[in-house]
Amino acid sequence: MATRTIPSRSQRLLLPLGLLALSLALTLLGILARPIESLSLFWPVNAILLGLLLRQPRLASPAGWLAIYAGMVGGDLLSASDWASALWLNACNLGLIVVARQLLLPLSRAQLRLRQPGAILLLFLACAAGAAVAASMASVMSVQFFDNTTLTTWLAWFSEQFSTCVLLLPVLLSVPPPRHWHRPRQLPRRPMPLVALGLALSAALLIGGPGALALPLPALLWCALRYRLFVIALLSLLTGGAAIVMVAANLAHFGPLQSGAGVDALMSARLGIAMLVLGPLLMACVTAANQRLLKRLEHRANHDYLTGALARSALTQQTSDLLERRRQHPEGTPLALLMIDIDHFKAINDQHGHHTGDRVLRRFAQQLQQQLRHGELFGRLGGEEFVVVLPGVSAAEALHVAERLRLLIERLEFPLSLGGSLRITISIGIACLDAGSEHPPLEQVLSRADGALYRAKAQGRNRVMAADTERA
Ligand SMILES: Nc1nc2c(ncn2[C@@H]2O[C@H](COP(=O)(O)OP(=O)(O)OP(=O)(O)O)[C@@H](O)[C@H]2O)c(=O)[nH]1
Repeated sequence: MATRTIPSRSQRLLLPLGLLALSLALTLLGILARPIESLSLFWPVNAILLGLLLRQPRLASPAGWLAIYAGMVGGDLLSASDWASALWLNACNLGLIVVARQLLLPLSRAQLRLRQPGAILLLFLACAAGAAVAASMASVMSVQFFDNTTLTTWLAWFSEQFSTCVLLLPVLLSVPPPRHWHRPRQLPRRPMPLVALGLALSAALLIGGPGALALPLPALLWCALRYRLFVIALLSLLTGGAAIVMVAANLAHFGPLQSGAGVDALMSARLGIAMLVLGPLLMACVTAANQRLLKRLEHRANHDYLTGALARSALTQQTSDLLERRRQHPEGTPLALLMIDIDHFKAINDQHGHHTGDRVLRRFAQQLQQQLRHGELFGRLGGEEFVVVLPGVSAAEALHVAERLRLLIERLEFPLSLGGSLRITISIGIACLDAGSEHPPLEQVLSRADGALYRAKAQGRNRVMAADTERA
């Protein structure tokens, strides 16, 4: 049964306090990015809090909402806003978060982590809807607070809120959990798309004009083919942010910003940038989905569906590869192959049914697999016959390992669905290749192990036989 963590008393107090501090700090950050007498260049508080509430739904308690609103209003008041505008304009900000969150809430966890391409489109729609609501609320009071026409206010709010959400949210939703942060990523190993992106941004700066906004697109698409979604989201944010700053600071000759037409240029650039990043994000998402699918297919093709052990073809291939590597090694390392067969397995099927037989096979394989080290192979040849390949293991060590496996299985209880349990035994035939010894083909190694297994069965089962020495 799924368990729900109930927050402790101190958590119930600390979480809203944390939200209050965060929304206050982010509001002040947005205010710092506000050119005099103008709408802020970036207003990240809405997108960041939206992302946080989507990733941590338990934060969206009544106290949490209140804390967010109080933090926003507090931040605005600290910047010398009056009470009326602070209360109303932050209600607009809250409107965006509420609407976009409501629209995204029905998505599954995988969709919210942007693991399905359709989720990117839904994210864009939710951001657009949230930004439209915030813009509509703000434009109602446009004359009082902005000294602008309703339409100008609406467009300014919508373009800023939509572009900021579209640039920031994918980063927040796709950021890997902290336990994965230590892993080295592909980025440094394949730097060319990143270099291309840097060059494209420089070219955009040099060439200038509205068309320059689209210059980074091919490089971003290339990045999307090579890097993970989170990296693409981050690169899109940086590219989009850089483009917005270029337009706002008129670094790329987009025209004067102070005039009405200038303001329109920034709005238009924001909308264009928001649409521009949709392609790379979608492509990264589709590429990741395809890679996951390929991995699943590969796993299905290479593993036995019932036991999860390597399928016969994959086992043969991987063991042949090990033998080939051994052949190329000047000193030649030892290698042991254990052929394992469950004793009287037919009787289990006959007495307890095929279903119980399947469960026994599954648990047996699970137990065996847990005993193996990295680089050792475990595969199912067919029926109740399995193979373990131990590279670098000598004949004496292989006998020891086989005996340990035999004892483990002999002592194991297999519970029956109708109560009670059963026990099984196994017979093992071993073929060993000593260090620097001959290099027989796989068929010959298998045949030696099979011969030893046959003798183990003939001598009463539940025993280990080695092909070369015939030891038991
Ligand atoms: N439940 C189940 N049974 C299987 C599966 N594959 C093969 N078997 C059964 O495994 C049994 C193997 O029987 P035998 O080859 O006679 O071997 P055994 O009864 O283990 O006897 P020994 O090997 O001589 O000890 C057959 O009854 C097969 O039907 C499977 O995937 N699931």
